[in-house]
Amino acid sequence: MTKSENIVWHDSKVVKEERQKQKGQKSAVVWFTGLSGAGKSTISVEVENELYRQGLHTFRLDGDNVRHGLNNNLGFSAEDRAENIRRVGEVAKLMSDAGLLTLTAFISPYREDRDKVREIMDDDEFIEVYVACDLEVCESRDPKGLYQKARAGEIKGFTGIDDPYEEPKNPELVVHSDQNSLEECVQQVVDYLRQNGYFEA
Ligand SMILES: Nc1ncnc2c1ncn2[C@@H]1O[C@H](COP(=O)(O)OS(=O)(=O)O)[C@@H](OP(=O)(O)O)[C@H]1O
Ligand SMILES: Nc1ncnc2c1ncn2[C@@H]1O[C@H](COP(=O)(O)OP(=O)(O)O)[C@@H](O)[C@H]1O
Repeated sequence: MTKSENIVWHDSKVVKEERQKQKGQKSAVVWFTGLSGAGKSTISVEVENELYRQGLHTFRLDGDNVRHGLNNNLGFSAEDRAENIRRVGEVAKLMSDAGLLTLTAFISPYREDRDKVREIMDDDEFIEVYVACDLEVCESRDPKGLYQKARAGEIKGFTGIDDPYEEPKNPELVVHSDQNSLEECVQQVVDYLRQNGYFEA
């Protein structure tokens, strides 16, 4: 729902299909979701690097980074997380409209919020990648020391500890970062994109 009235869509002469053709790829939003420490950032960085080195046009949006700027007025309540994901979904859609292979790394713990992002995209444009990892493993990794703080009660409402994470029901892809190496997880994502025609090798 938009608050403003009397606004009319203005089309460009250059259409999305032309932008994709110019870049030699099919644009998409590769949406990584999973617990903190599951590996969303690490895997998405490596996937982007691999795609870029193959001459593809990419961009990456990451929770920690976006919360420093665009979403620096949002916290971690369910409402703020929903707004975080809504805005990121809209930005990712714009990037995909621009013809880019866009990768996002957000916990995005609520199924409804992720599904709303899927709904604003074209068919095959939204690729949900569940980075599955046991909470115990995430906690033992604790790359930022946040689980320790959450267990000590210094962070309230931490996902997986005292805040929910709703697993995707029908993601396009699941990578198990607690069973497979980083290289294997990255390869799975790159293979999915190639095999589904987002780019040609
Ligand atoms: N309460 C709480 N719960 C979860 N995460 C927290 C919290 N407070 C701070 N952080 C840090 O913020 C990162 C998650 O931001 P996101 O924008 O991805 O979260 S969300 O999608 O809106 O749920 C998350 O980053 P990742 O560890 O990379 O997932 C944490 O570093
Ligand atoms: N198979 C794997 N895939 C991704 N990360 C892994 C894997 N195995 C171990 N790790 C480590 O787990 C941590 C994941 O942290 P990070 O990428 O910040 O997670 P997230 O973005 O989901 O919070 C990193 O320290 C990374 O080196």
